Amino acid sequence: MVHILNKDKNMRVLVVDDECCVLNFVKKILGTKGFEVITLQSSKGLEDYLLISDLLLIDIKLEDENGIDVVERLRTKGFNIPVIFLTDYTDANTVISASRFSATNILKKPLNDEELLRVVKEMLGYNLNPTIPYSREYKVIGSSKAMFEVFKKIGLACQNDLNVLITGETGVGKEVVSRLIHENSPRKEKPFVILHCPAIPWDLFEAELFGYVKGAFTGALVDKKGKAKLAEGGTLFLDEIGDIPYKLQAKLLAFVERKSYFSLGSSKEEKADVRLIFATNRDLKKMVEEGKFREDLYHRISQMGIYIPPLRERKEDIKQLVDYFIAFANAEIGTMVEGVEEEAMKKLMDYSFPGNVRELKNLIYKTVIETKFGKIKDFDIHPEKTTVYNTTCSFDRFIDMLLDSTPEEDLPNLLERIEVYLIKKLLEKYSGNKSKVAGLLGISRNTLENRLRGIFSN
Ligand SMILES: Nc1ncnc2c1ncn2[C@@H]1O[C@H](COP(=O)(O)OP(=O)(O)OP(=O)(O)O)[C@@H](O)[C@H]1O
Repeated sequence: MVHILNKDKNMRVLVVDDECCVLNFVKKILGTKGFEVITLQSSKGLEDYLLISDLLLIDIKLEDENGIDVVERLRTKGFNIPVIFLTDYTDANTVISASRFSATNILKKPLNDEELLRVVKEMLGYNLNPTIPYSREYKVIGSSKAMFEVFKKIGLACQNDLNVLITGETGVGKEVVSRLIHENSPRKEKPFVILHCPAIPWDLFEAELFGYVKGAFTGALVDKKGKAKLAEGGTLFLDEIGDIPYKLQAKLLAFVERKSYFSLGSSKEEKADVRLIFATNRDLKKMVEEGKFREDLYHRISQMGIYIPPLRERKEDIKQLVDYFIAFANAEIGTMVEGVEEEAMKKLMDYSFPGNVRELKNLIYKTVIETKFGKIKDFDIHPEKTTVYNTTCSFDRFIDMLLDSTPEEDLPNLLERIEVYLIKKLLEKYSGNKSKVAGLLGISRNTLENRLRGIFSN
C-alpha cells in the first residue's frame, strides 16, 4: 500500500499518545500552523485513520503497546506513512530501533514547539524506502542528548550502505558504534572485520588490506587473504584512518571509489562487496587544509559523518555507564559490588576523563576487583595533570641535559630506557590501548608487545 500525500487539502496529522497533555500540545502547535490534527489515546482503530492521514506521530511507550511494534506491524501491512516517534527514553535500543524504519524520525519529550514544527515539515516531504528488519542485540550505553543524536544517526546508517566516518577522541566508543551499525544492518550475518591501520607497519599495509599471492614478495610463501576479502558481504572497519601516510591514501582512495582491488602479486581485479566504516580521533578537515590528508579521500569516506562527543561533555551518561560496567565486571570476575557511594560518584562526576569511556571502564574494573562486594567508597583517580610545554627547552637541549646526567657506564642502556619510559607513559595516557600507542610510535603491535615483555622482565 503506497501512501500518497494529499496536496489539495490541509495536511492531516494523526497523533497517538496516552498522555492528554502531549496530545493537546501537538494539537495546539500544529493547529495554529494550519495542520488538521487527529488525536488518539491508543492504537485502537488507528488503521482507519491512517488512510486519511499524511503523517503519524506515535508515542513509543503507549499504555498497552509499544509504538515501535505498532509501526513494525503497519509497515508489514504496507502502510508506509511517514512516522515521528515520541519518546521519554533515550537508550540506544529504543532510539536505534525507532530510527531503523524508513521514513521515520524521533523526537524526545518534553516536546519543543520549534523542533516539532521543523521535523513535521521535514517528514511531510519524505521519500519512502523499503523497510529493513531491526536487530535488538547490541548494547551501547548513553542517555544524554548527545548520544541520542548519535543513536539516531546509527539508525540512519543502518538503512543504507554509505561510507561512514566516525570521529571523536580516543576511547569515546567509535569502535562500539561501528559494530552497532553492522549488527543492525542487513549485513549483520556476515563478518565484521577490523583493521587498526597504524598497528600495521606501513610497508605491509596493502598486503594486510588486499592480501597477496604466493611469491609476491620475499616471505610470501602461501596466498593470503586480505581484510577486504575476509569482510566479504559484511563490514570492514578501518580504525585510525587519519594516521595513514599520504602515499598510501591514493591506494585507499582507489579501493574506496571502485570497491575493487588487486592482491599483491596478482593481476586479477577483485570486487569487494563490503560496507566501509572509518574512524579517527584526528581533525581530518584540518589535515586536509594542511595538505596531510587527501581531500578526495576525505569526501569519499565521509559520505555520512557521526561525531561522538567526549565523556566530559555528556556527564549524564556516567551513572548509567558505571552501573553497566559494574554489572559486567561482577558477571565476569564473580564479584558482588552493589553500586557506588555518593561521594565516590561525585568524584567521578568532577573528573574530566581524558581517556573517555575506556578510562571509565578500566577504572570501574580495577575498583570492582579491589572492592569485591558492597558499595564502592572511593576511586583512585588523580587530578588532571596539566602538561607544561617549555618552549625554551628544545629537543637538543633536552638530549644534552640527559647526556650530562647519565654516567658513561649507563649509556649502553639509555636507548632502551627511553623507549620503555615512552611506551609506559603513552600507555598510561591512552588507557592501555596498545594498538593506538604502537600506531603513534610507528611500530607494530607485536614490536610494542615485545618491548613490554622487556618492561616486565626488568
Ligand atoms: N557508549 C558505550 N557503552 C558501552 N561501552 C562503551 C561505550 N563507549 C565505549 N565503550 C567501551 O569503552 C571502550 C573503548 O571504546 P572504543 O574502543 O569503541 O573507543 P574508540 O573511540 O574506538 O577508541 P580509540 O580511538 O582509542 O580506538 C570499549 O571497551 C567499549 O566497549
